[in-house]
Amino acid sequence: MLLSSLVGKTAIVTGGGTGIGKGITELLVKQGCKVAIASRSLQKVETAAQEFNHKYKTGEGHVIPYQCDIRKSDQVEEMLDSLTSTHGPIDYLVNNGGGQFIMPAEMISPNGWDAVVNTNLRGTFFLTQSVFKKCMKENGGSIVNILMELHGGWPGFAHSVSARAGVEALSKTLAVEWGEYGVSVNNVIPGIIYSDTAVQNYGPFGPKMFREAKKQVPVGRLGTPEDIAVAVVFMLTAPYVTGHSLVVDGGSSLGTVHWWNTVNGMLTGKVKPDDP
Ligand SMILES: CCCCCCCCCCC/C=C/C(=O)SCCNC(=O)CCNC(=O)[C@H](O)C(C)(C)COP(=O)(O)OP(=O)(O)OC[C@H]1O[C@@H](n2cnc3c(N)ncnc32)[C@H](O)[C@@H]1OP(=O)(O)O
Ligand SMILES: NC(=O)C1=CN([C@@H]2O[C@H](COP(=O)(O)OP(=O)(O)OC[C@H]3O[C@@H](n4cnc5c(N)ncnc54)[C@H](OP(=O)(O)O)[C@@H]3O)[C@@H](O)[C@H]2O)C=CC1
Repeated sequence: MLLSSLVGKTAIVTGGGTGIGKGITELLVKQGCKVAIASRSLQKVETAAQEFNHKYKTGEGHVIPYQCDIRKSDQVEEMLDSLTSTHGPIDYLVNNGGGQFIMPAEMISPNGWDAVVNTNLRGTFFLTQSVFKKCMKENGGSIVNILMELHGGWPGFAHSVSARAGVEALSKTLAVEWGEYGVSVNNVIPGIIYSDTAVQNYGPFGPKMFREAKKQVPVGRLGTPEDIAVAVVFMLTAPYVTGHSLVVDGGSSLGTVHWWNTVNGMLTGKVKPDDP
């Protein structure tokens, strides 16, 4: 089924060439959207664009790759000028590009802090501001920011959670400031989402970390980029929902799966009274 509101619309997905962003891009292009995907590596976005433009060549949607580091305002402006002059105003913006490296707070250097905060907070803000000024102030639109779970903090990710908490507050603020222009601003908060690129980012311990994380998920599996994509498309196409955060984590933030495993083990006889 095609969502008629998406056909012919123009979207930007940052980090759209890999992982979660690639899943979002595929769902949008399948629904007939023109999707600009932007990241630092031209090769990553070109490869994904070729794949989707071939796979969906008979549909109305297509993918346009851009080399763009969201921290660099000249690259952001160049991309927006090129995209809008060829494809018209931007209807949807998905701020997905970003991430971090894992490090105890006491060891994060000023450069490391700046690299992560400038990507996830500053880059997100100034791309969003430019899209609003160039397009959405006049034509309306929808913005979705991809965050990470914040309620329990994230040991090892002090720089990134600080930036994401900033974006969460930013989304609520912009939802109010830009509501009168027909612009909605929401957040999607992924749980642990498996993709080759996400796992690789954590080096040799990546596979073990993701395997361990699975034990915390009540639905019994890690999330997929497609799980996030459906939530993003919902947020993009629901203009009366604004200033909200949608958690997509298979129930892991409920935090009670260990308790249930113990209780269930007792009830089914798998856990014995004298087990350590
Ligand atoms: C029961 C257990 C459960 C545990 C479950 C855990 C599961 C894993 C986590 C799940 C959550 C997943 C969240 C995700 O976000 S997955 C996304 C994966 N992808 C990314 O994160 C991509 C991120 N990359 C970037 O955005 C950039 O590369 C980054 C901002 C990180 C860096 O920017 P840049 O490349 O421009 O940086 P520079 O090379 O210029 O370096 C600047 C300073 O930063 C330091 N740095 C950079 N990278 C690293 C690194 N990998 N390790 C350490 N330090 C790094 C660098 O040294 C510079 O600082 P100094 O000048 O002081 O040296
Ligand atoms: N996977 C997970 O479990 C979770 C992921 N997230 C968040 O979801 C988002 C996507 O992550 P995921 O798909 O898992 O991992 P990926 O590593 O596959 O995605 C990160 C993407 O961001 C792009 N990117 C990084 N820095 C920049 C920049 N300065 N300018 C433009 N693009 C940039 C990367 O492309 P390039 O390297 O070419 O620039 C890459 O495509 C990230 O913000 C991540 O932190 C949040 C919670 C959990």
